Amino acid sequence: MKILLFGKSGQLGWELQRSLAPLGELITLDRHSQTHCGDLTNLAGIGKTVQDFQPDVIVNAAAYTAVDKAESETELAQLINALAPAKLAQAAKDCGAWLVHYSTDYVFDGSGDQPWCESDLVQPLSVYGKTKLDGELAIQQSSCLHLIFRTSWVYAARGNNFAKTMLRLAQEREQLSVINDQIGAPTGAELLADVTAHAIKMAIKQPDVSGLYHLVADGQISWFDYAAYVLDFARQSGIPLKLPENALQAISTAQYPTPAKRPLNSRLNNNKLKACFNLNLPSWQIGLERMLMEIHGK
Ligand SMILES: NC(=O)C1=CN([C@@H]2O[C@H](COP(=O)(O)OP(=O)(O)OC[C@H]3O[C@@H](n4cnc5c(N)ncnc54)[C@H](OP(=O)(O)O)[C@@H]3O)[C@@H](O)[C@H]2O)C=CC1
Ligand SMILES: Cc1cn([C@H]2C[C@H](O)[C@@H](COP(=O)(O)OP(=O)(O)O[C@H]3O[C@@H](C)C(=O)[C@@H](O)[C@H]3O)O2)c(=O)[nH]c1=O
Ligand SMILES: [Mg+2]
Repeated sequence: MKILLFGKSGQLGWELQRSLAPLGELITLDRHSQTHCGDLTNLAGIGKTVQDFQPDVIVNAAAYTAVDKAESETELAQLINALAPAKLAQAAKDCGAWLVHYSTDYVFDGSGDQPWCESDLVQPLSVYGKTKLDGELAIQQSSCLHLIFRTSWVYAARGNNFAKTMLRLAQEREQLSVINDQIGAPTGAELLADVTAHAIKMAIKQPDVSGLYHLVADGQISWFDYAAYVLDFARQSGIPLKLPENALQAISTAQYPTPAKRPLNSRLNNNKLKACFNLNLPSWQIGLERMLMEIHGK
């Protein structure tokens, strides 16, 4: 099997380099790759890359993920998150390849308190969410064989994420306020990459699994409780923090204005994925503790 990975240097791309390697011949690209185009703003270039390699599977881990910045860089976000996946889907269709792609909880409006299912109404609140939804739709409309995994709140030892931001801010500041009314599941890039490898192995033998799946760690938490968990773990690990104990302040979304609006209810229901791929999804604490131990050098 020949696998072509775009976005090899992001949180998820880095873990996919590890998890996809045993499946076959793996070619990995990022936007800086010299020999072949891995820059998603170059639609003709990525089309040619796929044509040249004739892969069995294309995995796209590249995306425009700066949620607030997307509000003012709409065209660039649309190009990377919607037009490029559309191009990859067309190229996949042309060579009979599978396209594996990732999307987000931010396609939902965050109403209610139940975990969202794949069939629920999508209604993004932000430019990022809208461009990611457009990417999903373009892939589905291309009718290429595809796996789209919607996930949430991704973290990894390598790269930037909320957990690492909280650690940094708590080392720099004596005050820190975090939103307590947005609820979701922190999901490790390791888990996403491992599930992706498992799903690809199954999909190539069973094309009827082609479709959209929610894929998050088990459980749910607010950003505030997530931050508290990360900082407690750091204190227990002997990491010196400037932020005094009990100084982390819970605030509401209304008290933390941002350019992009984010969903209050980011819970995703994993049942379809678990049933179709015969998988168990571990709780968010398991992967998070591994990541924290790794970055604290324990
Ligand atoms: N991070 C999160 O919390 C969540 C992510 N997702 C989705 O999961 C997937 C993986 O995200 P994650 O790994 O966390 O994100 P990262 O931001 O860590 O990685 C995205 C990668 O895409 C690259 N990229 C950006 N623009 C281009 C371009 N024009 N051409 C090629 N590569 C480009 C970035 O490169 P560079 O660093 O050079 O800009 C970066 O390496 C994405 O589809 C994302 O939308 C879904 C839910 C939550
Ligand atoms: C830094 C900071 C953030 N927050 C809030 C803002 C926001 O609601 C929440 C998380 O902040 P972030 O900047 O990490 O949020 P954000 O970048 O929007 O995270 C999202 O990224 C994209 C790519 C996704 O697809 C989503 O699943 C989600 O992970 O915490 C605070 O309350 N206090 C703070 O000091
Ligand atoms: Mg962010």
